[in-house]
Order: sequence, then C-alpha cells, then structure tokens
Amino acid sequence: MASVESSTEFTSSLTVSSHLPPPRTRIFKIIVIGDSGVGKTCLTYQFCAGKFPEKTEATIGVDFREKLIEIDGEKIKVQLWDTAGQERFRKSMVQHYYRNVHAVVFVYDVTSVASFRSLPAWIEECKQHALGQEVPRILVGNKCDLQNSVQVGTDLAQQFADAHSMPLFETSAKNPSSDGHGDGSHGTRGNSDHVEAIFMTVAHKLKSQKPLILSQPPGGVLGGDTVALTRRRDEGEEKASWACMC
Ligand SMILES: Nc1nc2c(ncn2[C@@H]2O[C@H](COP(=O)(O)OP(=O)(O)OP(=O)(O)O)[C@@H](O)[C@H]2O)c(=O)[nH]1
Repeated sequence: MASVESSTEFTSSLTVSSHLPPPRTRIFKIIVIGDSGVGKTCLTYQFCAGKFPEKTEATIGVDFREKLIEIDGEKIKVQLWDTAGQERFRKSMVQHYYRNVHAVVFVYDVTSVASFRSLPAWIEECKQHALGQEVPRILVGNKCDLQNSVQVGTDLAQQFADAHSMPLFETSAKNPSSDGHGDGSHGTRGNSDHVEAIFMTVAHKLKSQKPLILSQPPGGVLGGDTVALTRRRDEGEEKASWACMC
C-alpha cells in the first residue's frame, strides 16, 4: 500500500541504520467462491499444503490458508479465503469476504452443470459488493480427474470465460497431474492445469499490477502456512480482462 511504503521510508529516515525495521511482507488476498462441493477447500489446501485433504466438511463462514511464495526475489504472502458455498453458512461473513480483495477465483465442478449455471449469481454477488473491474478474476473448472463424468465441456466454459473477460483453467485438486503432461497448458480436457500454477499465475498478475495491499511484519500474527478462522461442523448439524500467464 502506498501509505505503508511511505511510512516505512519515513521511519528509516529517522532511525539509526542498525535499527531498521524488518521489511514488510506484502499480502495478496484472494477469495475463492462457487457452489458448495465444487472443491474450494480442496483447491486451497492443495495449493497451501501441497496435498489433497483426506476429509473435508462444508465450510462454515470462511477458512483461510496462507502460503509464502517468492516472486522476483520478493517474499509475498498469498492468503486464500476459502468461502462457504452454502448460503446458510455465508450470511454473517459475506461482507468480510469482499473487503480489500485483490483477486477472485470462481470455481465450478466440471461434473456438475448446476455449479456452472450458478456462476452468474456468484459474479453478481461480486458486483453487489462493489468489486471493481481492476480486480483480477479467473475461472476454474475443478475435478478434471473424473473424466467419465464431465458435464461441462471446455468449449462451453471457454465461451463463458471469454464473455466475462476471465482466463479459464481446468484442473483437479485431487490429482493435479492427472493430465500426465504437466505442461501447464489449459483449455483442453485431459491437459489440465496444475493447481499451484493457477494460483501462482494470479500472484504474478497481482505483483505486476503493484496493487494496493495490506502488509504485516514477518512472523506476525498469521504465522504458519495454514490458519483456520472458523470451526467446522459435522454434517447434519446446522450447520478487466487479463491474460493467462502460464
Ligand atoms: N474427484 C475429485 N473430487 C474432489 C476434487 N476436489 C474436491 N473433491 C471432493 O469434492 C467434495 C467437496 O470438496 P470441498 O473442497 O469440501 O468443496 P467446497 O467447495 O469447499 O464445499 P463448501 O465448503 O460446502 O463450499 C469432497 O468430497 C472432495 O473430496 C477433485 O479435484 N476431484
């Protein structure tokens, strides 16, 4: 954030050099939204922990996970907000999701046409929370490993992505290398994107934009790779256009 950068400069000009504060780590807040069950938790977990979770339950409110990455020598914290897909678990939190957002990841399940048809409603929700066109958005079709159950073809998804000026990625949180090629290309079934490459692409885009961002000292209150903000409940309990850089 410009003000943070200038306040850091101000501090350093007044402080003896041996007591300079440590450089601050920039944070990119990326929200992941889409219907319940499309795999938002699994995608964010795959990126942050490098594996598929053994068990997931419906997200209540929001969970967030973080991963420290390095781009061009700068350490950046990618903070993924894994939002609840179920309306009843979103209500109280929805205002928080959209505050200071740097990028949005829309997720649908390639084996569920219903989840694809819900996308306009998710886009509308973003609009209602005054998310500007300058905020990068991407579209992710998940569960590409279930090749025999695909209901949403690549062509249809690509048309939708083009109409909304978003790059399309197709992937599998369960088996990120299910394509067997690992070449990072996208748009063709059986040639899916690696989860890590997708989120890194967003991070590169954000870094190149030099966005206004939050910052915190290294090792601050959000230390660790994964932080859960909310508890989960058992089932049954109430519970602007930009190009792909791959
Ligand atoms: N085969 C397959 N299953 C997946 C994949 N990703 C997620 N799943 C399964 O889909 C189910 C739902 O995954 P979640 O990650 O909990 O879905 P979600 O979108 O976070 O759901 P909510 O928290 O209710 O919004 C779980 O049973 C996962 O194991 C995938 O890439 N392939």
